[in-house]
Amino acid sequence: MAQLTHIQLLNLAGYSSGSSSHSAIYTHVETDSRKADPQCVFFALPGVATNGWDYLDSVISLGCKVAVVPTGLCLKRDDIELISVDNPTELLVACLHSYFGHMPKHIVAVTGTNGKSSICYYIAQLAQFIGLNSGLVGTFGIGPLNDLSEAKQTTPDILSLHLTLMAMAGSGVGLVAFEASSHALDQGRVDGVPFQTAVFSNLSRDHLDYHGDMTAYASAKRRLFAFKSVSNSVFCLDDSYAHFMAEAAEGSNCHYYSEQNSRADFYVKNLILEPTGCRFILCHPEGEGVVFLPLLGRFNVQNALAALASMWSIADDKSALVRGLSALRGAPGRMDKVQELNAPLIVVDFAHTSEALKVALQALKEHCSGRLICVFGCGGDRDRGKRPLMMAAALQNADYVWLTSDNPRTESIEQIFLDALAQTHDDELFSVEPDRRVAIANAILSATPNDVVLIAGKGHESYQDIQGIKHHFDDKEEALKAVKSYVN
Ligand SMILES: CC(=O)N[C@H]1[C@@H](OP(=O)(O)OP(=O)(O)OC[C@H]2O[C@@H](n3ccc(=O)[nH]c3=O)[C@H](O)[C@@H]2O)O[C@H](CO)[C@@H](O)[C@@H]1O[C@H](C)C(=O)N[C@@H](C)C(=O)N[C@H](CCC(=O)O)C(=O)O
Repeated sequence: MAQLTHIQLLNLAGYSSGSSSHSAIYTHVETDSRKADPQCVFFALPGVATNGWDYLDSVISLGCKVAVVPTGLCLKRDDIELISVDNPTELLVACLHSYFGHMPKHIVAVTGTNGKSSICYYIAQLAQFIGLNSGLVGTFGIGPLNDLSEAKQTTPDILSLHLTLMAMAGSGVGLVAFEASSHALDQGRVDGVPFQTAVFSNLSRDHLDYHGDMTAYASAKRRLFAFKSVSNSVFCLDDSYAHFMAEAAEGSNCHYYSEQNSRADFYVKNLILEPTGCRFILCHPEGEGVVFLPLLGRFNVQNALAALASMWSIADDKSALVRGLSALRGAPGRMDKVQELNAPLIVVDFAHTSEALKVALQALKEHCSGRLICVFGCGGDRDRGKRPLMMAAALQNADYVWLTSDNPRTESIEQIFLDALAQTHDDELFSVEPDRRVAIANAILSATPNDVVLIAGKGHESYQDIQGIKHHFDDKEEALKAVKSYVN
Protein backbone atom coordinates (compact mmCIF):
# COMPACT_ATOMS: atom_id res chain seq x y z
CA MET A 1 0.00 0.00 0.00
CA ALA A 2 1.25 3.48 -0.87
CA GLN A 3 2.47 5.54 2.06
CA LEU A 4 4.46 8.63 2.92
CA THR A 5 6.62 9.06 5.99
CA HIS A 6 6.85 12.32 7.86
CA ILE A 7 10.54 12.55 7.00
CA GLN A 8 9.80 12.10 3.29
CA LEU A 9 7.17 14.84 3.50
CA LEU A 10 9.63 17.20 5.16
CA ASN A 11 12.28 16.40 2.57
CA LEU A 12 9.94 17.14 -0.32
CA ALA A 13 8.94 20.37 1.44
CA GLY A 14 12.58 21.40 1.52
CA TYR A 15 13.11 21.00 5.28
CA SER A 16 16.00 18.94 6.58
CA SER A 17 14.89 15.65 8.11
CA GLY A 18 16.60 16.58 11.36
CA SER A 19 14.07 19.31 12.03
CA SER A 20 11.59 16.75 13.28
CA SER A 21 11.83 13.50 15.18
CA HIS A 22 8.34 12.60 14.09
CA SER A 23 8.09 8.99 12.90
CA ALA A 24 4.55 9.18 11.57
CA ILE A 25 3.49 7.40 8.40
CA TYR A 26 0.62 8.72 6.27
CA THR A 27 -1.51 6.54 4.04
CA HIS A 28 -3.04 9.33 1.97
CA VAL A 29 -3.24 13.04 1.26
CA GLU A 30 -6.38 15.15 1.52
CA THR A 31 -7.50 18.62 0.42
CA ASP A 32 -11.06 18.52 1.76
CA SER A 33 -11.31 19.01 5.53
CA ARG A 34 -14.48 16.92 5.63
CA LYS A 35 -12.53 13.84 4.56
CA ALA A 36 -9.54 14.35 6.88
CA ASP A 37 -8.51 11.62 9.34
CA PRO A 38 -5.48 10.76 11.55
CA GLN A 39 -3.72 8.94 8.68
CA CYS A 40 -3.71 11.80 6.20
CA VAL A 41 -1.65 14.87 5.40
CA PHE A 42 -4.06 17.78 4.92
CA PHE A 43 -3.09 20.23 2.17
CA ALA A 44 -4.69 23.64 2.72
CA LEU A 45 -5.12 24.97 -0.83
CA PRO A 46 -6.31 28.38 -1.94
CA GLY A 47 -9.83 28.47 -3.41
CA VAL A 48 -12.19 30.95 -5.07
CA ALA A 49 -14.94 31.33 -2.45
CA THR A 50 -12.96 29.98 0.55
CA ASN A 51 -9.51 28.58 1.31
CA GLY A 52 -8.46 25.23 2.72
CA TRP A 53 -6.81 26.87 5.77
CA ASP A 54 -10.21 28.23 6.84
CA TYR A 55 -11.06 24.66 7.84
CA LEU A 56 -8.11 23.79 10.08
CA ASP A 57 -10.34 23.45 13.16
CA SER A 58 -12.43 20.82 11.50
CA VAL A 59 -9.29 19.00 10.26
CA ILE A 60 -7.95 18.95 13.82
CA SER A 61 -11.26 17.73 15.23
CA LEU A 62 -11.08 14.75 12.86
CA GLY A 63 -7.72 13.74 14.30
CA CYS A 64 -5.43 14.92 11.52
CA LYS A 65 -1.91 15.61 12.84
CA VAL A 66 -0.22 17.50 10.01
CA ALA A 67 -1.23 20.18 7.54
CA VAL A 68 0.64 21.87 4.70
CA VAL A 69 -0.17 25.59 4.51
CA PRO A 70 1.09 28.53 2.44
CA THR A 71 3.87 30.59 4.00
CA GLY A 72 3.06 34.06 5.22
CA LEU A 73 -0.19 33.23 7.03
CA CYS A 74 -0.58 33.57 10.80
CA LEU A 75 -2.03 30.16 11.54
CA LYS A 76 -0.53 29.14 14.87
CA ARG A 77 -2.06 25.92 16.28
CA ASP A 78 -0.79 23.72 19.11
CA ASP A 79 -2.76 20.64 18.21
CA ILE A 80 -1.46 20.12 14.66
CA GLU A 81 1.94 20.40 12.99
CA LEU A 82 1.84 23.04 10.26
CA ILE A 83 4.36 22.77 7.45
CA SER A 84 4.65 26.10 5.62
CA VAL A 85 5.69 26.11 1.98
CA ASP A 86 5.46 28.73 -0.79
CA ASN A 87 3.23 26.55 -2.93
CA PRO A 88 1.21 23.78 -1.21
CA THR A 89 -0.22 22.66 -4.57
CA GLU A 90 3.29 21.97 -5.88
CA LEU A 91 4.12 19.93 -2.76
CA LEU A 92 0.84 18.02 -3.03
CA VAL A 93 1.66 17.06 -6.61
CA ALA A 94 5.24 16.11 -5.66
CA CYS A 95 3.94 13.82 -2.87
CA LEU A 96 1.41 12.20 -5.19
CA HIS A 97 3.90 11.60 -7.97
CA SER A 98 6.67 10.38 -5.67
CA TYR A 99 4.74 8.10 -3.33
CA PHE A 100 1.17 7.39 -4.45
CA GLY A 101 1.26 6.16 -8.03
CA HIS A 102 2.24 6.89 -11.58
CA MET A 103 0.64 8.76 -14.43
CA PRO A 104 -0.57 7.33 -17.76
CA LYS A 105 2.13 7.38 -20.45
CA HIS A 106 0.27 9.85 -22.67
CA ILE A 107 -2.08 12.60 -21.54
CA VAL A 108 -3.56 14.71 -24.31
CA ALA A 109 -5.30 17.87 -23.12
CA VAL A 110 -7.90 19.70 -25.19
CA THR A 111 -9.07 23.22 -24.53
CA GLY A 112 -11.38 25.60 -26.42
CA THR A 113 -14.94 26.90 -26.18
CA ASN A 114 -16.60 24.32 -28.43
CA GLY A 115 -15.69 20.81 -29.46
CA LYS A 116 -13.56 19.81 -26.42
CA SER A 117 -15.73 16.86 -25.43
CA SER A 118 -16.10 15.47 -28.93
CA ILE A 119 -12.41 15.87 -29.75
CA CYS A 120 -11.50 14.00 -26.56
CA TYR A 121 -13.97 11.27 -27.39
CA TYR A 122 -12.41 10.88 -30.85
CA ILE A 123 -8.85 10.94 -29.46
CA ALA A 124 -9.72 8.15 -27.04
CA GLN A 125 -11.22 6.10 -29.88
CA LEU A 126 -8.25 6.69 -32.21
CA ALA A 127 -5.93 5.57 -29.41
CA GLN A 128 -7.86 2.29 -29.07
CA PHE A 129 -7.62 1.91 -32.81
CA ILE A 130 -3.81 1.93 -32.71
CA GLY A 131 -3.76 -0.47 -29.79
CA LEU A 132 -3.52 1.91 -26.84
CA ASN A 133 -5.87 1.34 -23.94
CA SER A 134 -7.46 4.76 -23.46
CA GLY A 135 -9.44 6.76 -20.95
CA LEU A 136 -11.32 10.04 -20.70
CA VAL A 137 -11.53 12.95 -18.30
CA GLY A 138 -14.33 15.25 -19.40
CA THR A 139 -18.03 15.88 -19.69
CA PHE A 140 -18.75 12.52 -21.36
CA GLY A 141 -17.37 10.79 -18.28
CA ILE A 142 -14.28 9.89 -16.35
CA GLY A 143 -12.34 6.64 -16.48
CA PRO A 144 -11.38 3.98 -19.00
CA LEU A 145 -13.30 4.48 -22.26
CA ASN A 146 -15.25 1.24 -21.84
CA ASP A 147 -16.12 1.92 -18.19
CA LEU A 148 -16.89 5.63 -17.82
CA SER A 149 -18.25 7.10 -14.60
CA GLU A 150 -20.44 10.17 -14.62
CA ALA A 151 -18.51 13.46 -14.50
CA LYS A 152 -19.65 16.14 -12.03
CA GLN A 153 -17.41 18.76 -13.59
CA THR A 154 -15.60 19.11 -16.89
CA THR A 155 -12.28 19.15 -15.02
CA PRO A 156 -12.34 17.79 -11.45
CA ASP A 157 -10.41 19.26 -8.49
CA ILE A 158 -6.66 18.72 -8.40
CA LEU A 159 -6.62 15.80 -5.96
CA SER A 160 -9.49 13.78 -7.49
CA LEU A 161 -7.93 14.42 -10.85
CA HIS A 162 -4.52 13.04 -9.92
CA LEU A 163 -6.01 10.05 -8.12
CA THR A 164 -8.22 9.30 -11.13
CA LEU A 165 -5.29 9.51 -13.54
CA MET A 166 -3.19 7.27 -11.30
CA ALA A 167 -6.00 4.75 -10.98
CA MET A 168 -6.32 4.68 -14.77
CA ALA A 169 -2.57 4.21 -15.20
CA GLY A 170 -2.69 1.44 -12.59
CA SER A 171 -5.41 -0.37 -14.53
CA GLY A 172 -3.40 -0.27 -17.76
CA VAL A 173 -4.71 2.88 -19.45
CA GLY A 174 -1.90 4.17 -21.65
CA LEU A 175 -3.50 7.33 -23.02
CA VAL A 176 -5.96 9.75 -21.47
CA ALA A 177 -7.85 12.35 -23.48
CA PHE A 178 -8.41 15.22 -21.11
CA GLU A 179 -10.77 18.22 -21.27
CA ALA A 180 -9.11 21.23 -19.69
CA SER A 181 -11.70 23.88 -18.84
CA SER A 182 -10.68 27.53 -18.57
CA HIS A 183 -11.85 27.55 -14.93
CA ALA A 184 -9.60 24.62 -14.12
CA LEU A 185 -6.63 26.20 -15.90
CA ASP A 186 -7.20 29.49 -14.13
CA GLN A 187 -7.56 27.88 -10.69
CA GLY A 188 -4.54 25.60 -11.07
CA ARG A 189 -6.71 22.49 -10.86
CA VAL A 190 -4.55 20.84 -13.54
CA ASP A 191 -1.19 21.96 -12.16
CA GLY A 192 1.36 19.19 -12.17
CA VAL A 193 -0.48 17.02 -14.69
CA PRO A 194 2.21 15.93 -17.17
CA PHE A 195 0.37 16.71 -20.41
CA GLN A 196 2.55 15.85 -23.42
CA THR A 197 0.12 17.11 -26.03
CA ALA A 198 -2.11 20.19 -25.88
CA VAL A 199 -4.88 21.01 -28.36
CA PHE A 200 -6.73 24.28 -28.98
CA SER A 201 -10.05 24.08 -30.86
CA ASN A 202 -11.58 27.57 -30.90
CA LEU A 203 -12.55 30.49 -28.72
CA SER A 204 -15.80 32.45 -28.61
CA ARG A 205 -17.66 34.41 -25.97
CA ASP A 206 -18.40 32.26 -22.91
CA HIS A 207 -17.87 32.23 -19.13
CA LEU A 208 -17.31 36.01 -18.98
CA ASP A 209 -19.18 35.99 -15.65
CA TYR A 210 -16.09 34.26 -14.30
CA HIS A 211 -13.21 35.57 -16.46
CA GLY A 212 -14.44 39.15 -16.91
CA ASP A 213 -13.31 39.71 -20.50
CA MET A 214 -12.14 37.81 -23.54
CA THR A 215 -8.46 38.54 -22.90
CA ALA A 216 -8.63 36.96 -19.45
CA TYR A 217 -10.63 34.02 -20.85
CA ALA A 218 -8.12 33.47 -23.68
CA SER A 219 -5.17 33.85 -21.30
CA ALA A 220 -6.59 31.16 -19.02
CA LYS A 221 -6.76 28.76 -21.98
CA ARG A 222 -3.29 29.77 -23.10
CA ARG A 223 -1.80 28.58 -19.79
CA LEU A 224 -2.14 25.03 -21.09
CA PHE A 225 0.41 25.60 -23.85
CA ALA A 226 2.97 26.94 -21.41
CA PHE A 227 3.11 23.69 -19.41
CA LYS A 228 6.75 22.53 -19.39
CA SER A 229 5.70 18.94 -20.05
CA VAL A 230 3.94 19.82 -23.33
CA SER A 231 6.10 18.79 -26.28
CA ASN A 232 3.38 18.73 -28.97
CA SER A 233 0.84 21.48 -29.52
CA VAL A 234 -2.05 21.45 -31.95
CA PHE A 235 -4.02 24.50 -33.07
CA CYS A 236 -7.01 25.14 -35.29
CA LEU A 237 -5.72 27.51 -37.96
CA ASP A 238 -9.30 28.60 -38.73
CA ASP A 239 -9.63 30.31 -35.36
CA SER A 240 -8.36 33.84 -34.89
CA TYR A 241 -6.95 32.99 -31.43
CA ALA A 242 -4.69 30.20 -32.75
CA HIS A 243 -1.59 32.42 -32.94
CA PHE A 244 -2.25 33.93 -29.51
CA MET A 245 -2.30 30.40 -28.09
CA ALA A 246 0.74 29.32 -30.11
CA GLU A 247 2.83 32.17 -28.67
CA ALA A 248 2.84 30.26 -25.38
CA ALA A 249 3.97 27.01 -26.99
CA GLU A 250 7.61 28.00 -27.41
CA GLY A 251 9.85 24.98 -27.72
CA SER A 252 6.99 22.63 -28.43
CA ASN A 253 6.43 20.91 -31.75
CA CYS A 254 3.42 22.77 -33.26
CA HIS A 255 0.91 21.33 -35.73
CA TYR A 256 -2.03 23.15 -37.29
CA TYR A 257 -5.29 21.79 -38.65
CA SER A 258 -7.92 23.48 -40.76
CA GLU A 259 -11.06 22.58 -42.62
CA GLN A 260 -9.63 23.90 -45.89
CA ASN A 261 -6.55 26.05 -45.41
CA SER A 262 -3.70 24.31 -47.26
CA ARG A 263 -1.12 26.08 -45.08
CA ALA A 264 -2.19 23.78 -42.24
CA ASP A 265 -0.46 20.43 -41.63
CA PHE A 266 -3.84 18.66 -41.64
CA TYR A 267 -6.68 19.88 -43.87
CA VAL A 268 -9.32 18.53 -46.20
CA LYS A 269 -10.17 18.97 -49.89
CA ASN A 270 -13.34 18.18 -51.84
CA LEU A 271 -15.56 17.88 -48.78
CA ILE A 272 -18.93 16.28 -49.56
CA LEU A 273 -21.59 16.08 -46.87
CA GLU A 274 -23.48 12.84 -47.48
CA PRO A 275 -26.63 11.61 -45.69
CA THR A 276 -24.63 9.49 -43.24
CA GLY A 277 -21.33 11.31 -42.94
CA CYS A 278 -18.60 13.40 -44.55
CA ARG A 279 -16.40 12.34 -47.46
CA PHE A 280 -13.20 14.22 -48.28
CA ILE A 281 -9.60 14.04 -49.32
CA LEU A 282 -7.49 14.22 -46.19
CA CYS A 283 -4.15 15.99 -46.53
CA HIS A 284 -1.60 15.22 -43.82
CA PRO A 285 2.18 15.53 -43.43
CA GLU A 286 2.78 12.17 -45.13
CA GLY A 287 0.44 12.49 -48.11
CA GLU A 288 -3.25 12.43 -48.84
CA GLY A 289 -6.15 10.01 -49.33
CA VAL A 290 -9.93 9.72 -49.44
CA VAL A 291 -11.66 9.37 -46.07
CA PHE A 292 -15.28 8.73 -45.17
CA LEU A 293 -15.99 10.09 -41.70
CA PRO A 294 -19.22 8.52 -40.39
CA LEU A 295 -20.13 11.63 -38.39
CA LEU A 296 -22.62 14.38 -39.16
CA GLY A 297 -21.87 18.10 -39.22
CA ARG A 298 -19.09 20.03 -40.90
CA PHE A 299 -17.77 20.93 -37.43
CA ASN A 300 -17.07 17.25 -36.83
CA VAL A 301 -14.58 17.30 -39.70
CA GLN A 302 -12.61 19.86 -37.74
CA ASN A 303 -13.02 17.89 -34.52
CA ALA A 304 -11.77 14.73 -36.19
CA LEU A 305 -8.79 16.61 -37.67
CA ALA A 306 -7.94 17.91 -34.20
CA ALA A 307 -8.01 14.36 -32.84
CA LEU A 308 -5.89 13.06 -35.72
CA ALA A 309 -3.32 15.85 -35.40
CA SER A 310 -2.99 15.31 -31.66
CA MET A 311 -2.35 11.59 -32.13
CA TRP A 312 0.08 12.01 -35.05
CA SER A 313 3.30 12.09 -33.07
CA ILE A 314 2.09 9.37 -30.69
CA ALA A 315 1.16 6.82 -33.36
CA ASP A 316 3.86 4.77 -35.08
CA ASP A 317 1.41 3.47 -37.66
CA LYS A 318 0.02 6.65 -39.26
CA SER A 319 -2.06 4.77 -41.82
CA ALA A 320 -3.86 2.87 -39.03
CA LEU A 321 -4.60 6.21 -37.43
CA VAL A 322 -6.07 7.58 -40.66
CA ARG A 323 -8.14 4.41 -41.11
CA GLY A 324 -9.43 4.95 -37.59
CA LEU A 325 -11.25 8.09 -38.75
CA SER A 326 -13.67 5.93 -40.73
CA ALA A 327 -14.52 3.95 -37.62
CA LEU A 328 -15.21 6.89 -35.29
CA ARG A 329 -18.45 6.80 -33.34
CA GLY A 330 -20.28 9.99 -32.45
CA ALA A 331 -20.83 10.73 -28.80
CA PRO A 332 -24.12 9.48 -27.33
CA GLY A 333 -26.83 12.10 -27.75
CA ARG A 334 -24.75 14.41 -29.95
CA MET A 335 -25.66 14.33 -33.61
CA ASP A 336 -26.50 10.72 -32.86
CA LYS A 337 -27.74 8.82 -35.92
CA VAL A 338 -30.67 6.40 -35.64
CA GLN A 339 -29.80 4.28 -38.61
CA GLU A 340 -32.16 2.12 -40.64
CA LEU A 341 -32.15 1.37 -44.35
CA ASN A 342 -34.86 2.93 -46.55
CA ALA A 343 -35.92 5.30 -43.82
CA PRO A 344 -35.23 8.99 -43.35
CA LEU A 345 -32.09 9.94 -41.49
CA ILE A 346 -33.07 10.53 -37.86
CA VAL A 347 -30.71 12.37 -35.56
CA VAL A 348 -30.91 12.79 -31.78
CA ASP A 349 -29.08 15.81 -30.40
CA PHE A 350 -29.02 17.52 -27.01
CA ALA A 351 -29.40 21.06 -28.50
CA HIS A 352 -31.59 22.88 -26.00
CA THR A 353 -30.93 26.55 -26.70
CA SER A 354 -31.90 28.61 -29.73
CA GLU A 355 -28.24 28.90 -30.81
CA ALA A 356 -27.62 25.17 -30.44
CA LEU A 357 -30.80 24.37 -32.37
CA LYS A 358 -29.70 26.71 -35.15
CA VAL A 359 -26.21 25.16 -35.32
CA ALA A 360 -27.57 21.59 -35.34
CA LEU A 361 -30.17 22.35 -38.01
CA GLN A 362 -27.75 24.27 -40.21
CA ALA A 363 -25.25 21.40 -39.95
CA LEU A 364 -27.91 18.84 -40.89
CA LYS A 365 -29.21 20.96 -43.78
CA GLU A 366 -25.94 20.25 -45.56
CA HIS A 367 -26.55 16.49 -45.30
CA CYS A 368 -30.17 16.69 -46.42
CA SER A 369 -31.48 16.45 -49.96
CA GLY A 370 -35.16 16.51 -48.89
CA ARG A 371 -36.95 18.35 -46.09
CA LEU A 372 -35.45 19.01 -42.70
CA ILE A 373 -37.95 18.27 -39.90
CA CYS A 374 -37.36 19.33 -36.30
CA VAL A 375 -38.98 17.91 -33.16
CA PHE A 376 -38.27 19.86 -29.99
CA GLY A 377 -39.73 21.20 -26.75
CA CYS A 378 -38.79 23.74 -24.09
CA GLY A 379 -37.99 22.74 -20.52
CA GLY A 380 -40.31 23.80 -17.71
CA ASP A 381 -39.25 25.77 -14.60
CA ARG A 382 -36.38 27.31 -16.57
CA ASP A 383 -35.74 30.55 -18.49
CA ARG A 384 -39.08 31.41 -20.15
CA GLY A 385 -37.42 34.02 -22.37
CA LYS A 386 -35.65 31.42 -24.45
CA ARG A 387 -38.85 29.64 -25.53
CA PRO A 388 -39.93 31.96 -28.41
CA LEU A 389 -36.27 32.19 -29.48
CA MET A 390 -36.04 28.40 -29.74
CA MET A 391 -39.27 28.28 -31.76
CA ALA A 392 -37.97 31.01 -34.07
CA ALA A 393 -34.63 29.19 -34.54
CA ALA A 394 -36.48 25.97 -35.38
CA LEU A 395 -38.86 27.65 -37.84
CA GLN A 396 -36.07 29.61 -39.53
CA ASN A 397 -33.78 26.63 -40.01
CA ALA A 398 -36.10 23.64 -40.52
CA ASP A 399 -38.72 23.02 -43.20
CA TYR A 400 -41.25 21.70 -40.70
CA VAL A 401 -41.41 21.84 -36.90
CA TRP A 402 -43.10 19.61 -34.32
CA LEU A 403 -43.35 21.53 -31.06
CA THR A 404 -43.70 19.07 -28.21
CA SER A 405 -42.79 18.60 -24.55
CA ASP A 406 -39.24 18.41 -23.20
CA ASN A 407 -39.03 18.10 -19.40
CA PRO A 408 -42.09 20.13 -18.35
CA ARG A 409 -41.11 19.62 -14.70
CA THR A 410 -43.76 21.32 -12.55
CA GLU A 411 -45.01 23.71 -15.25
CA SER A 412 -48.09 23.16 -17.37
CA ILE A 413 -47.32 22.23 -20.96
CA GLU A 414 -50.00 24.71 -22.10
CA GLN A 415 -48.06 27.59 -20.54
CA ILE A 416 -44.81 26.42 -22.11
CA PHE A 417 -46.50 26.24 -25.53
CA LEU A 418 -48.02 29.72 -25.07
CA ASP A 419 -44.55 31.13 -24.40
CA ALA A 420 -42.93 29.26 -27.29
CA LEU A 421 -45.66 30.32 -29.74
CA ALA A 422 -45.81 33.97 -28.63
CA GLN A 423 -44.17 35.30 -31.79
CA THR A 424 -45.24 32.62 -34.24
CA HIS A 425 -47.38 33.41 -37.32
CA ASP A 426 -50.26 31.24 -38.53
CA ASP A 427 -48.74 30.68 -41.96
CA GLU A 428 -45.62 29.02 -40.57
CA LEU A 429 -45.17 25.28 -40.97
CA PHE A 430 -45.52 23.57 -37.64
CA SER A 431 -47.68 21.27 -35.50
CA VAL A 432 -48.10 21.20 -31.76
CA GLU A 433 -48.23 17.79 -30.05
CA PRO A 434 -47.88 17.63 -26.24
CA ASP A 435 -46.99 13.91 -26.20
CA ARG A 436 -43.30 13.66 -27.18
CA ARG A 437 -43.72 9.98 -28.12
CA VAL A 438 -46.52 10.85 -30.57
CA ALA A 439 -44.64 13.88 -31.94
CA ILE A 440 -41.57 11.76 -32.69
CA ALA A 441 -43.66 9.05 -34.36
CA ASN A 442 -45.64 11.55 -36.43
CA ALA A 443 -42.53 13.42 -37.54
CA ILE A 444 -40.86 10.20 -38.68
CA LEU A 445 -43.93 8.70 -40.35
CA SER A 446 -44.55 11.92 -42.27
CA ALA A 447 -40.98 12.03 -43.60
CA THR A 448 -39.78 10.67 -46.94
CA PRO A 449 -36.51 8.68 -47.16
CA ASN A 450 -34.71 11.81 -48.39
CA ASP A 451 -35.79 13.86 -45.41
CA VAL A 452 -33.86 14.35 -42.18
CA VAL A 453 -35.59 14.40 -38.77
CA LEU A 454 -33.82 16.11 -35.89
CA ILE A 455 -35.10 15.19 -32.41
CA ALA A 456 -33.60 17.87 -30.25
CA GLY A 457 -33.24 18.77 -26.59
CA LYS A 458 -32.70 15.62 -24.57
CA GLY A 459 -29.77 13.87 -26.22
CA HIS A 460 -29.00 10.67 -24.36
CA GLU A 461 -31.15 11.57 -21.32
CA SER A 462 -33.21 8.53 -20.38
CA TYR A 463 -36.17 10.17 -18.67
CA GLN A 464 -38.85 12.81 -18.98
CA ASP A 465 -39.53 14.88 -15.87
CA ILE A 466 -43.29 15.52 -15.56
CA GLN A 467 -44.59 17.04 -12.33
CA GLY A 468 -41.41 16.04 -10.51
CA ILE A 469 -41.64 12.38 -11.55
CA LYS A 470 -38.98 11.03 -13.87
CA HIS A 471 -40.62 8.69 -16.39
CA HIS A 472 -38.39 6.52 -18.55
CA PHE A 473 -38.07 8.18 -21.94
CA ASP A 474 -35.37 7.77 -24.54
CA ASP A 475 -35.57 9.72 -27.82
CA LYS A 476 -33.53 7.12 -29.66
CA GLU A 477 -35.70 4.25 -28.44
CA GLU A 478 -38.86 6.09 -29.51
CA ALA A 479 -37.33 6.94 -32.88
CA LEU A 480 -36.39 3.30 -33.47
CA LYS A 481 -39.95 2.17 -32.67
CA ALA A 482 -41.32 4.64 -35.19
CA VAL A 483 -38.74 3.64 -37.80
CA LYS A 484 -39.81 0.00 -37.45
CA SER A 485 -43.38 0.96 -38.40
CA TYR A 486 -41.96 3.11 -41.18
CA VAL A 487 -39.97 0.27 -42.70
CA ASN A 488 -42.78 -2.31 -42.29
C1 LIG B 1 -16.24 29.09 -9.03
C2 LIG B 1 -15.45 27.83 -9.16
O1 LIG B 1 -15.05 27.48 -10.23
N1 LIG B 1 -15.25 27.13 -8.03
C3 LIG B 1 -14.39 25.95 -8.01
C4 LIG B 1 -13.42 26.09 -6.86
O2 LIG B 1 -14.21 26.22 -5.73
P1 LIG B 1 -13.66 27.02 -4.51
O3 LIG B 1 -12.30 27.52 -4.76
O4 LIG B 1 -14.72 27.94 -4.12
O5 LIG B 1 -13.50 25.86 -3.57
P2 LIG B 1 -13.97 25.81 -2.17
O6 LIG B 1 -15.08 24.82 -2.23
O7 LIG B 1 -14.19 27.11 -1.53
O8 LIG B 1 -12.68 25.19 -1.53
C5 LIG B 1 -11.41 25.80 -1.42
C6 LIG B 1 -10.53 24.82 -0.73
O9 LIG B 1 -11.08 24.56 0.56
C7 LIG B 1 -11.31 23.20 0.74
N2 LIG B 1 -12.51 23.02 1.57
C8 LIG B 1 -13.70 23.53 1.19
C9 LIG B 1 -14.84 23.35 1.95
C10 LIG B 1 -14.74 22.60 3.16
O10 LIG B 1 -15.70 22.38 3.92
N3 LIG B 1 -13.52 22.11 3.48
C11 LIG B 1 -12.41 22.29 2.73
O11 LIG B 1 -11.35 21.80 3.06
C12 LIG B 1 -11.49 22.64 -0.64
O12 LIG B 1 -11.21 21.27 -0.71
C13 LIG B 1 -10.50 23.48 -1.44
O13 LIG B 1 -9.22 22.91 -1.36
O14 LIG B 1 -12.59 24.96 -6.75
C14 LIG B 1 -13.30 23.73 -6.58
C15 LIG B 1 -12.25 22.61 -6.48
O15 LIG B 1 -11.41 22.62 -7.58
C16 LIG B 1 -14.23 23.51 -7.76
O16 LIG B 1 -14.95 22.31 -7.60
C17 LIG B 1 -15.20 24.69 -7.86
O17 LIG B 1 -15.98 24.52 -9.00
C18 LIG B 1 -17.36 24.81 -8.87
C19 LIG B 1 -18.09 23.75 -8.08
C20 LIG B 1 -17.91 24.89 -10.30
O18 LIG B 1 -18.83 24.25 -10.68
N4 LIG B 1 -17.27 25.66 -11.12
C21 LIG B 1 -17.65 25.80 -12.52
C22 LIG B 1 -17.75 27.26 -12.87
C23 LIG B 1 -16.56 25.13 -13.37
O19 LIG B 1 -15.46 24.91 -12.92
N5 LIG B 1 -16.89 24.79 -14.60
C24 LIG B 1 -15.94 24.19 -15.52
C25 LIG B 1 -16.62 23.90 -16.86
C26 LIG B 1 -16.78 25.11 -17.68
C27 LIG B 1 -17.26 24.73 -19.06
O20 LIG B 1 -18.49 24.62 -19.23
O21 LIG B 1 -16.41 24.58 -19.95
C28 LIG B 1 -15.48 22.81 -15.06
O22 LIG B 1 -14.30 22.50 -15.19
O23 LIG B 1 -16.35 22.01 -14.63
